[in-house]
Amino acid sequence: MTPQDLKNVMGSGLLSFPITDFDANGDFDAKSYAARLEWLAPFGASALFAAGGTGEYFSLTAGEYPAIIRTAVDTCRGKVPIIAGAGGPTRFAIECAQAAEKAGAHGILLMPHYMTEASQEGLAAHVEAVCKSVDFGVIIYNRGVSRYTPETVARLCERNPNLVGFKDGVGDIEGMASMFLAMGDRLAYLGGLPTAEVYAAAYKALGTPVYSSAVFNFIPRTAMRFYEAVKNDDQATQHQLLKDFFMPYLKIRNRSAGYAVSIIKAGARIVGHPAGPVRPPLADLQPDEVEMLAALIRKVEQA
Ligand SMILES: O=C([O-])C(=O)C[C@H](O)[C@@H](O)C(=O)[O-]
Repeated sequence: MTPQDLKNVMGSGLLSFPITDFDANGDFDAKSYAARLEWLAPFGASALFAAGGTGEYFSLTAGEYPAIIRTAVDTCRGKVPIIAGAGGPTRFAIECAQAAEKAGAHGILLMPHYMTEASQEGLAAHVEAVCKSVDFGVIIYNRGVSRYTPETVARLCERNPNLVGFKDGVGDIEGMASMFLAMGDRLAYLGGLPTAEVYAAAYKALGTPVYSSAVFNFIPRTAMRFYEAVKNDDQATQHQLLKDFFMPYLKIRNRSAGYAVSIIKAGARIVGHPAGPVRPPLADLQPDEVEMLAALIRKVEQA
């Protein structure tokens, strides 16, 4: 897939980030992961991000990463494109990006580097080194310590034709509007804040209607229904689902830092597609929180 094809895919519909399956010992479980992707692939996401944020990229080892991407590519071949997460230190991000390209992924999402603050020059050097290390398309992820100004992104785009996408996980309306108005259709844009549905209508109004859904992992039909409602400006359906599901869901998610990912694994377990525990530093939901989530899922799935 060319970088331009990746950009077109990114602009064409709902995207999602599958969770990564671990067994009882906490090791990657390829069989369970493949079964998950087989289950999710037909629901209509336009691409799936393997080993992304919700896929606990930040907790994976260099040794297990290639197998995760290979499993995703092999399982989804001919069904749905796979974009691989990559990130952390520049050299590690390059190793992952090249392993993903070798495994047949269709592009990468370049997630934040590790820990330290960085200048715009430093960020640009990091992104450029990764872009130049591969031929396929690169999407940068605006989040945490990796926050890009439109000037930095414009410079990067001039020098790196394979930089084709910008995913936002910050939620700064001024920043997103500035980026979109400066870069226009040079990039594809993805709303990717934790629980992106809550921001979807506002991002659409800005001119960036595509987002990624983490809840797609356990309520894929409802996630697609919400996406269609956003696409068609069907506010009644959006508001109903926000009231019935997403707002009470946020109350559970907000009980602990890191629950944006843990709650997705809990949801998958509830609907009969368990992926094992989250890895530290994340923590799994408490039993009463799982009960609350199960009640919410019942409500929305019966509708
Ligand atoms: O890696 C990530 O940031 C994500 O997993 C993005 C999520 O899909 C986010 O958009 C969400 O929680 O809906």
